[in-house]
Amino acid sequence: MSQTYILAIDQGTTSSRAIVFDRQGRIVGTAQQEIKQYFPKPGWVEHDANEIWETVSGVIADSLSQARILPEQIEAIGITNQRETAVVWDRHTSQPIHNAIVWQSRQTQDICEELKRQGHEERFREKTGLLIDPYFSGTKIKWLLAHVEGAREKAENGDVLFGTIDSWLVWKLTGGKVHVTDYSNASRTLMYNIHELAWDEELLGILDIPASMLPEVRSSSEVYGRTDKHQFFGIEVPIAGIAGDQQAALFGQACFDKGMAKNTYGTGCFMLMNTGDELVRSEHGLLTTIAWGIGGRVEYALEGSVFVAGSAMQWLRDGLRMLKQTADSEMYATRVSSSDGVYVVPAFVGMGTPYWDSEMRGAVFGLTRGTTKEHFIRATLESLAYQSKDVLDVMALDSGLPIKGLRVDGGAVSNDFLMQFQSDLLGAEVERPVVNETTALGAAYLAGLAVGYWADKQEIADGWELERTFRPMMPEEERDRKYAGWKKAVKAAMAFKL
Ligand SMILES: Nc1ncnc2c1ncn2[C@@H]1O[C@H](COP(=O)(O)OP(=O)(O)O)[C@@H](O)[C@H]1O
Ligand SMILES: O=P(O)(O)OC[C@H](O)CO
Repeated sequence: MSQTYILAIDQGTTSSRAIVFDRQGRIVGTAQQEIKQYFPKPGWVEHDANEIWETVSGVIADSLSQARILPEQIEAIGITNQRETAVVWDRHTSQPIHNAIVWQSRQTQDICEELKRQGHEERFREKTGLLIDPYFSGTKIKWLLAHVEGAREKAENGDVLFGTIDSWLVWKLTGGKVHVTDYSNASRTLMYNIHELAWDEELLGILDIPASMLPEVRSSSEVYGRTDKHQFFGIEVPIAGIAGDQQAALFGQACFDKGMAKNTYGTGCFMLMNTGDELVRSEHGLLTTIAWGIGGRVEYALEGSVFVAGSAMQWLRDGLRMLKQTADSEMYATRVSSSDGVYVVPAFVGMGTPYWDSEMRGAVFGLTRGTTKEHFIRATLESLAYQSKDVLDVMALDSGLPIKGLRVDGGAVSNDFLMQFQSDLLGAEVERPVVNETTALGAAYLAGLAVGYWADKQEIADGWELERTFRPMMPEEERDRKYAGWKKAVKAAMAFKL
């Protein structure tokens, strides 16, 4: 029999990707298409769900032809997705009733303020592990039902369905037969009780969302259905894995033991720590979320978010025109031996964990007549590591678990200077894997486990391949002095409000 593969679909905020993996977890084919961003009003972000489906369809075909394999050689499909983004569609026509409302969108700010005024914050936090914030899906659905003509009535009659992007893609791939999501995605909706593992009637009541719209919540690794012949090259392939992208990356990094953590350095940074069976409540602004559910067992994670990370490099490139390409940041940073006391606080949209201050803005401290472009770039790069240390420190505090080193992925981890500085700052090892596409790999693993392509998590953990370990080299005293400077800079930036 010819060799078989697993296809991972990674539907992200800026693009749709499909990647074909072999049994060694190596990439044999890949394709990517950008998706259009709609900004109907300041702070609003929307996507066209039909375009999302078309790009996904397109990259599936392209990835197979790039891999030079036949659709019959795909044993199973795994899906991973930008989380929280909400789609509502007509169950009879499969047409979305409106653009998808993206996780970044602030259009439900007023709804959130009202819910807080009514004193619901603690109830939501206790049951869902989340904060009342426009980030999560629940208030986005409420907004759609209120603003799209006829939507509320259709919802009451059971004619429309809600889904995060994973649900929407499964619905399309199965030709409108299967309406499901997995634990990890459900745990980002603000409607799912992460203790009882059920949609929460009380919260649905508060949000006024009919339960009939909601997908069935299934495990992250099982066969949910098969592709419809008309949607997938005339054949029926099992769709066998689903996870939100940050949880999928945790899985792809084989962070299977309590205390293991990964940090993804993309546009922002998302750090997740596996807390096993334990549902840890944060006292320092972390979210409690479901990592995955497999074989009847759900595992939890603590999550911290940094809003501006790699995008600070894009700012140096596009805004300040200090760089031709973001990768040049490393060359400039290593031309000087330190940032010479300069601190850049890239709070362009406020700051997330652990500060949660949406009104603060960016700031630069410590400039002298001797400050050069090299110092400035180095200080901006260092801000990614400082922010990540802020998150990791509160994770250690909240979880009570010792940090067993940090596994890293995402676009900016190719920057060796940044990785070394991160390790210096944490006083811990930073591990970079061979395969950087850990999100897609995680989805592939989840699907592959369900169909027996991989035997178990142990096989996956054994297959995790280290590319390079960065070990702390900076004297402790120097590290503490630098980090104390960062804390002062953040404090001063917070104090400055016009
Ligand atoms: N060598 C580098 N040094 C620093 N930042 C980098 C480097 N290469 C890419 N980046 C940053 O990484 C980000 C892209 O990473 P990626 O994981 O593709 O992000 P996303 O999935 O959020 O789109 C960009 O913001 C870019 O500025
Ligand atoms: O699409 P990404 O990679 O920016 O990830 C988005 C996150 O899932 C949002 O919570």
